[in-house]
Amino acid sequence: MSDVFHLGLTQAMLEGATLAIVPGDPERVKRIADLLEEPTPLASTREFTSYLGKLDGQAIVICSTGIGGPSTSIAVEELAQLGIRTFLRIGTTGAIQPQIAVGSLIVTQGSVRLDGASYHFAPAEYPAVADFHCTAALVQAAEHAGHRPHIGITASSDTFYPGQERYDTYSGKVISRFKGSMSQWQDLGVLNYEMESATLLTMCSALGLRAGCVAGVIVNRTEQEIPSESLMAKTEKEAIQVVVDAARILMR
Ligand SMILES: O=P(O)(O)O[C@H]1O[C@H](CO)[C@@H](O)[C@H]1O
Ligand SMILES: O=c1cc[nH]c(=O)[nH]1
Repeated sequence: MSDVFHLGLTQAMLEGATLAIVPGDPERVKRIADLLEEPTPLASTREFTSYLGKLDGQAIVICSTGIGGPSTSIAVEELAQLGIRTFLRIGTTGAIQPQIAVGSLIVTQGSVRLDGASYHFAPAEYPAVADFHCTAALVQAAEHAGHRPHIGITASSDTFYPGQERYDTYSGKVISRFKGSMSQWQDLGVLNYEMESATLLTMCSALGLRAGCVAGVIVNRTEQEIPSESLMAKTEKEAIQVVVDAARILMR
């Protein structure tokens, strides 16, 4: 019997864990758990796959959010009900600044709220900002592993296609709100596009939870659209190692 509506989890299953690593992709969950001690599958419902593991003997949860704000808000809410207080997102992303190399890492300090779900937690004037200690841990972990992560602002959109101003689609249509938006974000120094951080960061600060976000760059929108499979796997692996090391720093 689950203690929460969607995740298929009980508080007892989490063994007192207070930190969760939250990728978008359910398939990424096991790849993260494999870096932990005693990786144990917990549940798999809809887009929410979860594992328990240990880091230096302390319980830690890995749970996928699925794509986008609505499912992210469910995962975060239900994990918080079960005792999680710190959330580290590890995602993939499309860079929009020409100097950001495919294969590099981006740590999000704050997000442009191109989602809908974050507005259910706080009004438009409220920023989507990462927790300072989560960001510091992600940067420290990345630098320790020899990366030079890009640190800054992410545009976080509900849609992969129009909200990220993609024209190579079935219809080729982008509504006026988003026409020219990519060059506007570039001009404002925004680093990248992804789809969950606006909801995650807004709801976590609004609810008194901590959150941070790291993502591996799998495309650069100023160069190419289709990611290379081998580069995607390598980038994801490096971002996973960074998020696990950041969790270890935060749990010390
Ligand atoms: O790799 P994940 O964590 O799913 O993140 C990115 O990939 C998905 C889009 O392909 C969106 O969820 C986006 O935020
Ligand atoms: O371009 C991209 C790549 C990954 N994820 C996104 O949301 N956008």
